[in-house]
Amino acid sequence: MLQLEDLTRRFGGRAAVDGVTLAIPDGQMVGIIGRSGAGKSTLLRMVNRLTEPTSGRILHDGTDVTALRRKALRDWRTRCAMIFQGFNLIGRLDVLTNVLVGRLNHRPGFLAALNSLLLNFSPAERAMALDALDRLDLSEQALQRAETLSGGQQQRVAIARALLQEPRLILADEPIASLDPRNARVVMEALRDVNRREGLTVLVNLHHLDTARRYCDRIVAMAAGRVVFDGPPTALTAAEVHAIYGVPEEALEAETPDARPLPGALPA
Ligand SMILES: Nc1ncnc2c1ncn2[C@@H]1O[C@H](COP(=O)(O)OP(=O)(O)OP(=O)(O)O)[C@@H](O)[C@H]1O
Repeated sequence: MLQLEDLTRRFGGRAAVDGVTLAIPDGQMVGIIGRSGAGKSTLLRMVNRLTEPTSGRILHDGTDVTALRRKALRDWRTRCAMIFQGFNLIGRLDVLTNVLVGRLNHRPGFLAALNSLLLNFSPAERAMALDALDRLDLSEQALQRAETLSGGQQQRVAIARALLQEPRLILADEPIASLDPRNARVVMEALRDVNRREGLTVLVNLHHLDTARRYCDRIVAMAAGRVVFDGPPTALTAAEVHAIYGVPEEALEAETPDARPLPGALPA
């Protein structure tokens, strides 16, 4: 269970996140929505302490994450893998090596640096990486340079790399913002699959309301740093959407990932 207690982050005089309290059970897929500047990224980045809270607490299974230092903090960051909008792969390296980079978090700093220079991974680690690529339907691309893949494939490589960290949580900060609808859909399905099969908690920031509705168990909406809605997708009524975004849903950009079946996909 991940608990955020009265979590606040100020930048100068302004609160980017303002007194957020949430309890997230293991294995839940939570979509965080809201207008630009609502505080979604800041909230996510506080969970793995990329951004330090100004006040409040983060607890995971009773451990005070906000108090962790040095090795304990590095271990926590390994346990909550982050996925970014821009994939953050090393374009000139092949896909398999990019995935193996996820293992480096499991080593002490010096060994990680040395091993990354030598790209030195054990057969067991390579098998783990190939397995992750296979699960994300990327086996055929394993030896291709990462920069030659489509955006959707690159984001799936980033998910495979995250899995190599053996995380408990996945924090995905607008993972589909730079993808076309079809690739967005493939990536959201991959995240959902990881959530279901591994029982990993997934917190995902999304601009697209329909995507949050379709893939998430729970939707948390933020406005001006505060939680203004927290519930299942079915409870997100037109009136709620209007209150969150300040405009009716019809006025929001058309943004839904393509609902058509993928080529070769079996009918539902
Ligand atoms: N490092 C920073 N320094 C100063 N202000 C910041 C910093 N990071 C975020 N902010 C401010 O905090 C507020 C919340 O930003 P945040 O990026 O968390 O929102 P968001 O909901 O993720 O927005 P978007 O959907 O556009 O990414 C904004 O007003 C932003 O300008």
